[in-house]
Amino acid sequence: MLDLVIKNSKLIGKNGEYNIGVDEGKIKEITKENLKADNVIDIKSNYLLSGFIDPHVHFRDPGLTAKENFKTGSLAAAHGGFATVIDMPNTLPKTNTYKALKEKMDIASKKSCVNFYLQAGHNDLDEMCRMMELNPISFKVFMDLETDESLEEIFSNLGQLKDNTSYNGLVATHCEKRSIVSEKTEELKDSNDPIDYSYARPYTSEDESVKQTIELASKNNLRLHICHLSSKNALNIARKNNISYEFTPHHLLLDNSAFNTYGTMVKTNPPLRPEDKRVKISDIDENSIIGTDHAPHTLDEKQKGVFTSSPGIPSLETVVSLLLTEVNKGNLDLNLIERIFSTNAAKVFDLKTKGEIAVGKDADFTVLDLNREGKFDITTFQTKAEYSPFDGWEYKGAPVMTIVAGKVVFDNV
Ligand SMILES: NC(=O)N[C@@H](CC(=O)O)C(=O)O
Ligand SMILES: [Zn+2]
Ligand SMILES: [Zn+2]
Repeated sequence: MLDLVIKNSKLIGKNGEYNIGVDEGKIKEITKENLKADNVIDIKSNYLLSGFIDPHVHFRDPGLTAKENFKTGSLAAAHGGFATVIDMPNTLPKTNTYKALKEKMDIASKKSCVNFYLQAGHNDLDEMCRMMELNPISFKVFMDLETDESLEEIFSNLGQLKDNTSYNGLVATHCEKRSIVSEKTEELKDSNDPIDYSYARPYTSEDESVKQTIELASKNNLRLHICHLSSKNALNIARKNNISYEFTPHHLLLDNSAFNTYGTMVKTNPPLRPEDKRVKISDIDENSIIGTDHAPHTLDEKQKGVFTSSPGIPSLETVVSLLLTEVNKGNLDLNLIERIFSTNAAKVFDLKTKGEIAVGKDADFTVLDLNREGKFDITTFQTKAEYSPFDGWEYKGAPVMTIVAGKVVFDNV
């Protein structure tokens, strides 16, 4: 007897309704026939998609848990329709030692209600070899924190790591060129106008950093993935070089004039771009990946000055409804949704058992109700964050159930 059957499911790109048989956390059957199981979930003709994956979250655990932790962050992920998250290494301590990586794995194993993978920070070659015993899903480089010299050494070490261990060579990068950011920030440091933050870290710094990271990755035979791509020019460079990348919802839906409405609440790195320089919903194609860069801070940290407020926007609980609203407006093809939220990230991050509803794959699912209307209310969110530029926005379309390895972690069908 099957553990579970999910019945009356619409599948993207297929006609009619399907019943999905699940056993021991794996998909066993996909059929229009009736199935018997110990548990039956009727999703009432809503859409069943392969469990969404967010490759870019900051759950702040350990060390920064006033902002978020793995329990609140993973509940926010489940509530937002995500079955899997990939967490970033800029916690305290940095996740760039065997000890720190092991500690975070133990914390997440205890607290996370969704699947999690961890990106590692770079370190000297010996320490990175030790970390490989714990199999981080990739290494992360914050280009905005490095000099040209330190970047040469980091990428060379990663290249040697790939030659000498099982490391697959995947490196995710935050692309802003430190020298341009320092120079422009110096010029604007006395400004009290939040929009100047977008000129202190101009789109040219992202364009130059993307070019530089492509050269460094190619020279060291590494596979590059670009985080929170926000500049239109940089997108064209990435596409020309066949480099995978992520879009955040804030860069896709807001331009830097949002600073005039939301002030430092929309301060984030890279910053929101001028309207004519930014990526847009219409730039999403079959290779795009949505990575929210869910980066919560406390209200107090967000309400300091233009250059002293903390950069980062929490987006796990708004991104799916924001993009489904674009589908309902006719600005985004429904057939891209499973690819940009699940399939493409599974491919880039080598999650071979995820990203598709097929026999043998993990029983991770996201259920979407394309007609569910509502208005975002931050006071109902699971994240610790108490701010979002999207608070109060109306939406049409929402995640209504999240299933992880055959277990329901969020149900609002
Ligand atoms: N994106 C941000 O503005 N902030 C991120 C760091 C990062 O992703 O660069 C954070 O961890 O707060
Ligand atoms: Zn970043
Ligand atoms: Zn980030």
